[in-house]
Amino acid sequence: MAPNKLTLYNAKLCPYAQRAVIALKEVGVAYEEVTVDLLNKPEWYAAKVNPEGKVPALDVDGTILAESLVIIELINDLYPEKKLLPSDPIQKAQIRFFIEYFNKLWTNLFKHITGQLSLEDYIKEAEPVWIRVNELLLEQSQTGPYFLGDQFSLADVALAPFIARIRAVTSRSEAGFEFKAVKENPRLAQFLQGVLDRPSFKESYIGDDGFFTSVQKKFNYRL
Ligand SMILES: N[C@@H](CCC(=O)N[C@@H](CS)C(=O)NCC(=O)O)C(=O)O
Repeated sequence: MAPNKLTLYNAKLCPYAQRAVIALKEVGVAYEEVTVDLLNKPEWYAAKVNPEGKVPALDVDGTILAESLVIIELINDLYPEKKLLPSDPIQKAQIRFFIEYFNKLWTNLFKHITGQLSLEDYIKEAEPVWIRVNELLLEQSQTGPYFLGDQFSLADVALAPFIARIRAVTSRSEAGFEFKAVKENPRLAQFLQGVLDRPSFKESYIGDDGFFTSVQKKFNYRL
């Protein structure tokens, strides 16, 4: 049964928390939002909400859940009519695998942001990963824009916040992503643009400038 009250603990700068916002917007449910200032985190947050001190957390009628991937699957399970996850077990597993695989592109970007990897090396290491991402997209559907084709799913929900931040760091011009693999593979390029054009993503993104300001403050990152 659908819950009476949902409260999301959110920080706009956090890509994991943005996953939860996108999923909530996609199912179209009303929810309350509590903003947690991660640069000056209040003590009550770990004590009362999430002992790990991380966002997102979702309070569902008094039960609090953490971890973005757990939360977005829960949102799908609470509102299954929106079909953010297909019913086919294989396709569900493929979505989970795609999200897991894509993580390489984010963990390395994080290394770059925290000064452990140059932008040049990041781009070099990312190229073969993008090639595999393109293969996984084509295996799933020859046409886009989304992972499943024209059906928006948790694969797109989970990756959109990270795709945006990768684009912010690696786009040097109007031409967009500085990856050869993206320029040469239309299905991949269409997927990346498709998730970034989705209204639920656009309405919840902090914006490139906001993202740069937050990583500058937190990690002293300079482009
Ligand atoms: N695995 C977690 C990661 C969440 C996470 O790392 N959140 C960060 C912000 S992006 C956080 O709250 N960090 C605690 C802090 O900055 O104090 C998830 O998927 O929800």
